[in-house]
Amino acid sequence: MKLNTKNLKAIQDLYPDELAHCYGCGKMNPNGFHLKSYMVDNETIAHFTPEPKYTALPGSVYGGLLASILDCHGTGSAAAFVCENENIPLDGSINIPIRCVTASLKVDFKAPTQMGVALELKGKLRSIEGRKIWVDMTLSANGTICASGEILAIRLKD
Ligand SMILES: CCCCCCCC/C=C\CCCCCCCC(=O)SCCNC(=O)CCNC(=O)[C@H](O)C(C)(C)COP(=O)(O)OP(=O)(O)OC[C@H]1O[C@@H](n2cnc3c(N)ncnc32)[C@H](O)[C@@H]1OP(=O)(O)O
Repeated sequence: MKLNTKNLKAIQDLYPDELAHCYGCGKMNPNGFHLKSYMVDNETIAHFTPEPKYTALPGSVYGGLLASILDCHGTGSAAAFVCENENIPLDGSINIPIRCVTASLKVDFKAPTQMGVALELKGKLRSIEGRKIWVDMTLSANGTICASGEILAIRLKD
């Protein structure tokens, strides 16, 4: 699915500049992946097309790269779900005040991930318990789920 992001703000672009140096998703990191995740109808979605240098076997994407983008999609999603839960706007009117880091990340690799196509990552909130946020994720290529992930993100204390 091609996502029209014209009227949407990427969650990671709502992190304040001083906390936006993450290699996977920080807008301030000139060498990073700049993953951008969006909240659409109570789920999060991101697209990313890996460069051929991230090859595993010829024609397929290296699993470590897939884990990296799931990691950043997961923490961004966790922050966004907390914002939704607390009626904090994600429209870019403010930088989001919620900071989440990864405590645990599990990835299941289900099928080789085709190189050269836009990968689609989706995140759904499983639960929020205090500072613990669980998000379930999928990563698809050409409509085939190639990996699934679950993340436990922890909301940092103020
Ligand atoms: C990393 C430094 C961050 C600095 C601040 C930056 C601001 C962030 C701003 C914008 C974010 C954008 C960046 C995106 C990042 C992309 C994703 C990454 O690569 S993140 C990097 C990799 N992750 C880490 O390096 C975490 C290292 N771990 C820690 O710092 C701590 O362990 C932390 C914060 C996760 C928890 O420490 P506690 O002292 O705040 O809290 P406790 O009490 O230990 O845990 C809270 C609850 O979570 C459970 N918990 C913690 N870790 C768990 C685990 N591995 N599995 C299961 N439960 C766990 C505990 O049992 C506890 O549960 P009960 O409240 O008692 O029910």
